[in-house]
Amino acid sequence: MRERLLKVIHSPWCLLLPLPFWALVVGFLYLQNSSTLQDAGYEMARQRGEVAFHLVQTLRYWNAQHGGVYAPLTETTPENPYLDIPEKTIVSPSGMALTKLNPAYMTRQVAELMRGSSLEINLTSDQLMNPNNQPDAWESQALNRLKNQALSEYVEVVGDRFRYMAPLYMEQGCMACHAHMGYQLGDFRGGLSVSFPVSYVKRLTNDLHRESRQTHLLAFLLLCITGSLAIYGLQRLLKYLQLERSQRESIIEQRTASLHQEINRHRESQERLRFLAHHDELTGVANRRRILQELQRLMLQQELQPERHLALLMLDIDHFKRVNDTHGHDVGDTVLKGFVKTLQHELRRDDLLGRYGGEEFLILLPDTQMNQAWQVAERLRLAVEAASYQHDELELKITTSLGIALYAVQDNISQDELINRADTALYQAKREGRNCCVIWQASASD
Ligand SMILES: Nc1nc2c(ncn2[C@@H]2O[C@H](COP(=O)(O)OP(=O)(O)OP(=O)(O)O)[C@@H](O)[C@H]2O)c(=O)[nH]1
Repeated sequence: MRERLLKVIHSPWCLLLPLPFWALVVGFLYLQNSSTLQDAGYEMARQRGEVAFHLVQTLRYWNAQHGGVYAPLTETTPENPYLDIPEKTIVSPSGMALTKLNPAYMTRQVAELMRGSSLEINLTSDQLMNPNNQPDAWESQALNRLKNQALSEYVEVVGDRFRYMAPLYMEQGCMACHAHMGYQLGDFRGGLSVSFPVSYVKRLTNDLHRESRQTHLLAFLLLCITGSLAIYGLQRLLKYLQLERSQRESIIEQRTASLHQEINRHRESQERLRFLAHHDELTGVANRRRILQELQRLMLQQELQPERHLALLMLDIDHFKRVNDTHGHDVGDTVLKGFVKTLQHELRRDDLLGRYGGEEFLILLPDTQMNQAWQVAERLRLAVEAASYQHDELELKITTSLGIALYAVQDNISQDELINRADTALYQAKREGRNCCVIWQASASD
């Protein structure tokens, strides 16, 4: 799992990871921002409608405050047929006919002037005096809502136009003309609607939208670059740490290996020491200490089991000094090792061969009687005589002499005495011309 994660982090594709991540985050923020901008545009449009409404309303109050205003009677400004008041039309001292414009007439004239421009207004009501002020479908619905739900305004986008309507209520100035319709002060009288193209709102927010797009795109690019750089830095750091780790591991491995070598060397030298404590270094057979220990053990064993027999052979190489003197000590060593191998080859598993000292060897033959011991000694002698030992180009032949002593409990002799008997027999064999076997006899020592 950890390896897979590291592989992913080190892949070059990992550098591109910030792209989808920041695309999602920045995209989400951009959409939110766009929605806020759209709301702001809508609010600006609403305020435009509200301002226009208040302007016309203020104009109407001004007119109402004056109880209507007079304007020259012309073709475009005829008498208001819906106005039933005295002095609706008067003549100035200079003879100019003047007709009265009440707030509604004035509003209608202003609306006419604004028709076709980017901002249109319309005065309408659910109880009309002037049928020309008939509300359209949207205005009817708006009037309904304003009246029934007592709304302060009603706003909606209808097709490609933004539409705004606010209510008009009966005020003191209106009563002169409308009291006869049954209205009282504060009653809902109608509404003034304002409309303009939606494109106006879009024009207002387009720049903001473009700026928002550019800002978000820039932020996206900067975040992607920063993110990729951060990942690149992380990759470098991880590589460095991995390198450090592998170097440390290889140092530990090296140290562990050398420690193992040291432990093995130590173990080998300990084994060697343990081996040398009981064996001869040159030939590998039991050393003097071990062979004497074993002889002691067998003699004790025999004391417990007197019916058993033990034979001891002492032997050495004939004229071995000559070998050393003629060919050198190394050749002498080779011959000694070969001599031991020849002997071992002829012995049983229970027999024990040991180096007693110099080129003298002892052989313990447990459970061996006189004639058997003789046979073994002869077999060994003949085997040595038949063998030859190679050292480089040199081939050497040797002979051996053997002394045989038998141990019987009833003799009541010590280990040293037993060894002496074998030594005496060996000495006798040397005297008899070497390359022969001699059994110790009481008379021989005399
Ligand atoms: N190369 C070698 N020679 C050894 C070793 N131990 C003893 N010797 C030699 O064995 C020789 C024994 O000589 P001697 O005691 O005179 O006996 P020998 O020459 O064998 O004559 P005999 O025993 O009378 O036949 C000496 O020259 C010792 O130096 C050894 O470990 N290696």
